[in-house]
Amino acid sequence: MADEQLPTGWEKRLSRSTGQHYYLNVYTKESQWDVPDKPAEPVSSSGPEQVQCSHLLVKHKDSRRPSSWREENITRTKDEALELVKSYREQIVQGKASFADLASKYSDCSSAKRGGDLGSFKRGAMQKPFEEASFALKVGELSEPVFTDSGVHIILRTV
Ligand SMILES: O=C(O)CN(Cc1ccccc1)C(=O)c1nc(-c2ccccc2)[nH]c1C(=O)O
Repeated sequence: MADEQLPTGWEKRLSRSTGQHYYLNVYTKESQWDVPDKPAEPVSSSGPEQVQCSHLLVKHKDSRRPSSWREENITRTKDEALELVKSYREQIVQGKASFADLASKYSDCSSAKRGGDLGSFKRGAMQKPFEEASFALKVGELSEPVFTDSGVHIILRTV
């Protein structure tokens, strides 16, 4: 297919490593070898490449490191940690407290000092349950409780 006939949103590129032509989606920067036969999708079908999230972590006695800036020796049970996380989530959902306020007071993660903000991260950076929950969230959405080796979390996707 001659260049001028490419569907909207595609560019023909030459692979330096193979000498073959490939096709670049100018919106998502995703590429493919096959000649495109329809306009490029403006959003990636595989979800965002990175997300920015805040979290509130409540550790328990079986956490991988049952210690934090809040409490040197954490003895609560996993069930007690879950009840706490659910109560914080309820306060946030009911608008009785902000995520950042509760995270800064009650999160057992060092990110508490930043209102729970973890910054942006790509897949592969976090423990798998945390990653899967984070990348499943829409911007502004608050997760249900998430369990990792670190403890019990609620996650807010911010970007
Ligand atoms: O799991 C461990 O062996 C120790 N960790 C890991 C860790 C320790 C310090 C800073 C960041 C991560 C934690 O327990 C931990 N995990 C997190 C965490 C987990 C998931 C997403 C983001 C942070 N924060 C902490 C923390 O103390 O501050």
